[in-house]
Amino acid sequence: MSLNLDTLRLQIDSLDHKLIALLNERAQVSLDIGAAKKQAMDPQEEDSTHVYIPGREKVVFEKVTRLNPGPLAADSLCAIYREIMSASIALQKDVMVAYLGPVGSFSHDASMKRFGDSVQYASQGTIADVFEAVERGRCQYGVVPFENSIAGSVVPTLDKFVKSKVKIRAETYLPVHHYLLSKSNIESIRRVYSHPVALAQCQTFLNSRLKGIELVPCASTSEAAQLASKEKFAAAICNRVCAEIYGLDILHADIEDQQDNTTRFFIISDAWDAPTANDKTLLMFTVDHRLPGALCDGLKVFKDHNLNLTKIDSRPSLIRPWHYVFFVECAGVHGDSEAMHTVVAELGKYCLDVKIIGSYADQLVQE
Ligand SMILES: O=C(O)C(=O)C[C@]1(C(=O)O)C=C[C@@H](O)C=C1
Repeated sequence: MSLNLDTLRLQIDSLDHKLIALLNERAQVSLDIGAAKKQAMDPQEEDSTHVYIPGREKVVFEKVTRLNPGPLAADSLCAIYREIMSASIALQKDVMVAYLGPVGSFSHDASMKRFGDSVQYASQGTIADVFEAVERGRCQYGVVPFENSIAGSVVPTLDKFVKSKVKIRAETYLPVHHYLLSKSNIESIRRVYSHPVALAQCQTFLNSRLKGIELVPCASTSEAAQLASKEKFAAAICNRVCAEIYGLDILHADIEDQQDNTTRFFIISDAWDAPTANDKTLLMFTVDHRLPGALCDGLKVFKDHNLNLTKIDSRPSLIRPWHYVFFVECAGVHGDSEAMHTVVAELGKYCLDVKIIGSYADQLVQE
């Protein structure tokens, strides 16, 4: 069968016609959903209506992947749907997302992956600034790194959760590949800028190729790129996109210690999302260290309720020396559930205080 280009393009034109009509039909329903959400709110609280519903988005992505007959790749279709839902969010409300900047950071990448192109972004200088932007209502959502598969927990984020009232609304996992960028060649480099967690992820490369070179910790990897772009004999360890943004050359690609290097980010806000089919919950508690076995008793509550712990961490309470806050994440349970209410009540018997930091759809299997 001979293929005629003009005829095929006419077919595409006709399909685009239908697609545009359908996309606008969907957008109109989204506007109605936005109106329904506002109606359900007390008029005084309308401003805090949530248009970003990560649990629902997970269901949409799963449905789209399941229904896809091909030849479109599942990733391509999901990317298209990311933008459809991003536009949908923007139609319902002006949404501002705070992230650890400047542009080109991994937090920026994670934010774009979660919110798409149609919302607005506000770059922040530090993780504490991201929390503050959300706490003060300047941004409805914030994106903060929580843990890395090589370097472990991101301490400034844990410490902010101790005092802050913000809640975790969603999680997202980002594969992280580091690049060595500079204006100079590797032999002339005298200083390497990066975020401490990124430096920790590239120990093998640094020890073999840049041994003894000054390592300068920065607030973010993109700030490192910005600094390196202003110095002749400096380099940055950062995201590949920084090469173009900050006019740097790529000296080395994929310098992380492990190729499956991944960072988990949290999307923070003033409220967590409604329950989904598969949620995780992060709690925080302090134990009275004078009571023998207090931590053990606390952890046993989770075992008694058959809850699987997916993370445990501790940090100084910042209230009294040698008092610790424990962070525990458990799978298969939501903060609004009866089971979690019982767990919190039982923990109260052994712990000085208990707080649920957030509940979010489990993204580990899907991403
Ligand atoms: O279902 C909703 O609550 C919507 O607002 C619609 C929609 C969508 O476009 O599918 C948009 C934004 C949300 O984050 C989730 C889904």
